[in-house]
Amino acid sequence: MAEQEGINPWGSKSWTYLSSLRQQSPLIQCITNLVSMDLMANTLLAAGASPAMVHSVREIPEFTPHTQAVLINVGTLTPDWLPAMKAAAGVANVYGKPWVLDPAAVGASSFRLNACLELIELQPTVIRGNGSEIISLSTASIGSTKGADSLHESSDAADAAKALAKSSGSIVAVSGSVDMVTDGERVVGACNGVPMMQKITASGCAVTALIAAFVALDPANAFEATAAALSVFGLAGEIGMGMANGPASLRMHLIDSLHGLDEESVVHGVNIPSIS
Ligand SMILES: Nc1ncnc2c1ncn2[C@@H]1O[C@H](COP(=O)(O)OP(=O)(O)O)[C@@H](O)[C@H]1O
Ligand SMILES: Cc1ncsc1CCOP(=O)(O)O
Ligand SMILES: [Mg+2]
Repeated sequence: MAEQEGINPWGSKSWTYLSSLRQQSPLIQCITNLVSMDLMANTLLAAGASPAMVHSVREIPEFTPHTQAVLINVGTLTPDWLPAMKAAAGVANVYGKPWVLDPAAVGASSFRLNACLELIELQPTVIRGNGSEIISLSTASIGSTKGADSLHESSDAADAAKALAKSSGSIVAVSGSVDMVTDGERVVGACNGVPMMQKITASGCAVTALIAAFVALDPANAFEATAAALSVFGLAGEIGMGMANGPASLRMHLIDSLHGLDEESVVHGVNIPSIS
């Protein structure tokens, strides 16, 4: 990817991902919680991808091979859903497709924690959670919980994220005021977004699906694709916030803004400071 002198390379990189997404429209299989399905599917469509909420274990052997990436989110996990999640991750691995794990509310119970640890054995390409979720996973303990919301800032989870990336081999992303992405060695912080995005339920789930879509385009560079997806989503939130009166209208304007993002806004709006 060409880098112009004086211009933050993340801006043009992010635009390349977004414009490729619009051209290629990858099929993203989402096995996700009942709260997030609508926002997740609309986020993927607005960005240019093609979502499919296909979660029956009976359909996975036929359907998953056609997808370009799989998203697995345990937000409303029950014992009947886990076999489908494991089957989809397994098929993705066999067919060399990336898959992304969202450990939503992993600290809620030992059932959910153990399910996530079993899924991590199946080598997700990326794991994206909030600070509390990444700390729970990294320490394999449930501790105190606020369900799907975070008790921690993303910076509180910096060491946990690095340790989890090293132990799992996955790229780990922690969302918050700064979205942190690490492969265990490299770390970048994506600074786009507005605090009110936390007041839209499933905004975290939606950005994890967008990560799956970006990674589908460039599985060999999942670190870069993850940071770009987080920034692009945050930028859509910033632009949407300019038209919003509260969380409900932000939800609508964020989706509209994601759909309408142009090269100028992305190249100049993506805020991922280079770390020297
Ligand atoms: N304080 C904040 N300032 C700006 N953006 C934020 C802030 N907190 C969360 N976000 C953004 O909101 C989205 C959801 O993140 P988060 O609320 O951490 O996830 P979750 O819903 O899984 O807890 C992400 O795109 C993140 O960057
Ligand atoms: C409220 C809730 N409860 C279980 S899953 C879920 C949605 C959480 O979505 P997010 O973590 O993206 O805010
Ligand atoms: Mg949330």
